[in-house]
Amino acid sequence: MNTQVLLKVDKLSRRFGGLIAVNELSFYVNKNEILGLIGPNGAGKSTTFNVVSGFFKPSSGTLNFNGQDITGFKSDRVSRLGLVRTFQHDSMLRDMTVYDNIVIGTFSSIKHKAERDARVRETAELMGLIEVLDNVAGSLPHGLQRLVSIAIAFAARPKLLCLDEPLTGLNQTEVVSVLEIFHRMRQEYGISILLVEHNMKAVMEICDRIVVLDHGEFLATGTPEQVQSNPNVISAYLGKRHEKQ
Ligand SMILES: Nc1ncnc2c1ncn2[C@@H]1O[C@H](COP(=O)(O)OP(=O)(O)OP(=O)(O)O)[C@@H](O)[C@H]1O
Repeated sequence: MNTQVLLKVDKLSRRFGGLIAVNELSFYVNKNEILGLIGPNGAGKSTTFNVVSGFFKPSSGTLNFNGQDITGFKSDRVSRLGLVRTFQHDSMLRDMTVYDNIVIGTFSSIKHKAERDARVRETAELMGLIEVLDNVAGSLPHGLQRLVSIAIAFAARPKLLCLDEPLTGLNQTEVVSVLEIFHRMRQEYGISILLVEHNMKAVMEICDRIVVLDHGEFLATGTPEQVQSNPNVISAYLGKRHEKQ
């Protein structure tokens, strides 16, 4: 396999009873790449995320991560290998401090307290959370709460960070600063990002490549420019393709 490929998804399918949520989907994420996974509502993005991160078993198909077959591995095993995800809804513990939330992300990889402390502070520094480390997470404004959820995942220093709609509810200024953080994660820590996001302007701005899903199936892939001008993608988003059927 090409050594530049970090995650390879091959003919992945996931059924729920009679419904095929993801059908024979193949795509890859390169090392140090930011890949967007987009598609209209119900296209199968979250299901793909859940299967890739080990929360759902695939019905068929294979997953290879960093040269290892991880098909059917559970989420804790997948995350220990360096594939860590966030959730659409904030996944932090609201009654605990920001510090105590971020340190959770270090448990699987760091044993010593001093090293954990250094990791939490470095993570908070990058994410602009250093001033609020002692605050109760649930008391923070929405934008900072989103950052805490991402910080927990990033504190594990994953090889691949899978972000499920991280920009939901953020204002334009917050979006700009979060995108800057994603850039720094990639540049300074060499991590790859798999991004599911409905904010198309942000996706087009930050992604190197994009994979488009529609009705559980692969529709298109390419650079943001290629995808934006692809007639099939335009039709899927505008619904024209389905009106004709
Ligand atoms: N646990 C489940 N049980 C049954 N059907 C499900 C389940 N999860 C998802 N589905 C169905 O699978 C299809 C794909 O859903 P999915 O949530 O993956 O799409 P999505 O692209 O993430 O949508 P959205 O952008 O609205 O979050 C939908 O028809 C959905 O109803």
